[in-house]
Amino acid sequence: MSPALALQGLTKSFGAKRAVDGLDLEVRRGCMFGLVGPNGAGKTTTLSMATGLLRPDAGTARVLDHDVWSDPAGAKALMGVLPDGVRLFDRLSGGELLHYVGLLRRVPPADIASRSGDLLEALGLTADRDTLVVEYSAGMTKKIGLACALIHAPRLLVLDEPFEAVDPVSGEGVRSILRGYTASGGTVVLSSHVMELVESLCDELAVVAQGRVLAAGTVDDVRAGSSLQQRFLDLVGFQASGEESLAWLRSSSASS
Ligand SMILES: Nc1ncnc2c1ncn2[C@@H]1O[C@H](COP(=O)(O)OP(=O)(O)OP(=O)(O)O)[C@@H](O)[C@H]1O
Repeated sequence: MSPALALQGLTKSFGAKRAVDGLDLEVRRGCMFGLVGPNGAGKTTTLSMATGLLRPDAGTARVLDHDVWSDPAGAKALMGVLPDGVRLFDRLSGGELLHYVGLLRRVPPADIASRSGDLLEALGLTADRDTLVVEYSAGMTKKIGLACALIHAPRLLVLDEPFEAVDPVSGEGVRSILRGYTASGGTVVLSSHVMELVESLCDELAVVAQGRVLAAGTVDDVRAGSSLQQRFLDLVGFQASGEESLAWLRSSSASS
């Protein structure tokens, strides 16, 4: 059975900066997969190339055996995407936006109505369905973006930082939606900086730095007996700054 997502040799440079450097990754169907890495590691660039938002310089991305770049319509029909810094039609209300995205995704109108109700309820947005998206908080915007990614019942969900700005109660709602989704055969690829979240939610993960995969596998394989946080720091090479660093910031060294 073909994987839900297969990336091979993905490469992207911005000028002299190689953001993604021959990256290979395979995500099996039904998996909750975490992509972690330090700031600037290439996560967003990778996910953008994997979902047809950014053309790679080299390499391929396949979604359930559809090539994202030679068969974009076939691949995109199977995917729900929550991009980083998503720009939504924010002069629509949350309910209108979901309806609009549902129509774009060719969901029958009766299904759009029932699915919208379910999604708004599950994400705690029912009371705000008639509020314009421009008036939503950052967390509410993230949640309506997630609802838009789900409305057509995709087989693969690609989520860039889905928990960023989402409060703990809503976060639990999002986890429960994602767990139910993978339990029924859907596949989730999500990026996050929060190791505890990836450790508790994901089945497998990849640690990326400087556009390359440093480690990949099940959570247990990657953490190798340590905590994921510690393993991540070991892999990306964290070094505590010395005594003299930022000395001027310490109040004890201030003259008044
Ligand atoms: N449009 C762009 N133009 C120029 N450089 C870019 C562009 N997009 C990304 N980069 C560079 O590519 C590298 C990878 O960026 P990317 O946004 O993919 O990292 P990331 O892992 O998602 O980071 P973060 O965790 O901070 O969101 C960075 O060095 C970034 O400065």
